[in-house]
Amino acid sequence: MRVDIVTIFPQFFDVLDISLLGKARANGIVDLRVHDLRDATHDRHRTVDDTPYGGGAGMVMRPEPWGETLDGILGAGGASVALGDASTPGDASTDDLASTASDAPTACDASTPLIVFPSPAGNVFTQKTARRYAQEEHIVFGCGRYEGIDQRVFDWAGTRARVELVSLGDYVLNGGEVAVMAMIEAFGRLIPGVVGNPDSLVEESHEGGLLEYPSYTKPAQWRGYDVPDILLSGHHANIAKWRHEQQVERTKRIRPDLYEAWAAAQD
Ligand SMILES: N#Cc1c(-c2ccc3ccn(Cc4cccnc4)c3c2)n[nH]c1N
Repeated sequence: MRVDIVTIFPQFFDVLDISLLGKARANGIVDLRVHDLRDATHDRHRTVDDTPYGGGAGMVMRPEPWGETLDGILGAGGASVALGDASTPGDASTDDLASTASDAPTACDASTPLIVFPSPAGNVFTQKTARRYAQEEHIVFGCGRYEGIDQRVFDWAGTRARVELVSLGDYVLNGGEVAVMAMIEAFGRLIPGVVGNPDSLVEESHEGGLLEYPSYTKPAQWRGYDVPDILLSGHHANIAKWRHEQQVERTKRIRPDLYEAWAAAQD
């Protein structure tokens, strides 16, 4: 898998070299490339932003550096344009993915790169999104800053590749970098070969729609707290049953929304 990240803070992603992804990069499983948006500016101050048309507070990211940088990543000719419906079912909601694009056609051929722009106005990123991204051959992440990126970048990019606006959640960040870091960790660990023991991925929170069961390790007694006897019984079938019951109880108590969806899927 190839991953490109466009940002004005390229050093932000240096940490990816020490994480699991660092090993995946070294092993050639992931080809990660970070691009400084300012390298596509041509003025003395390397300007990437300007005042918003129509007035208002803050600054907007200029389209030219984005177009030049994305041209370099996608190739001058860019992906073949398979004009299609701009809306593609999201993972957490049914809003269309390029909802910010006016009516620009969207290259919807799965062989074209996927361009992901973190945005407060995006579809919420979920484990389902992470599983989908882990299957992609080439993802480009566009990290906005200031009050966001000129809308025409999304509109134009949608004619060259599949475009998704994705949000980490309903709170406001200062830019897309933290969101991209979280998304890369979430889907990166699902790529075969990145995590040592793939079995460890199966019973995690959100895999299968339930939260994970509580975990314990030695010592058996600690500050007056004992490990549940069932876990010391060696009876694997009973342990598995208890763990599933814990998952259901926890999900119902902590995330009734997830529990309702899970229960409906059991019928
Ligand atoms: N993913 C995600 C996000 C973001 C986010 C993502 C990209 C940018 C680029 C600029 N800002 C600041 C900004 C602030 C307010 C309005 N518009 C823009 C971003 C916030 N905020 N919250 C999330 N869950």
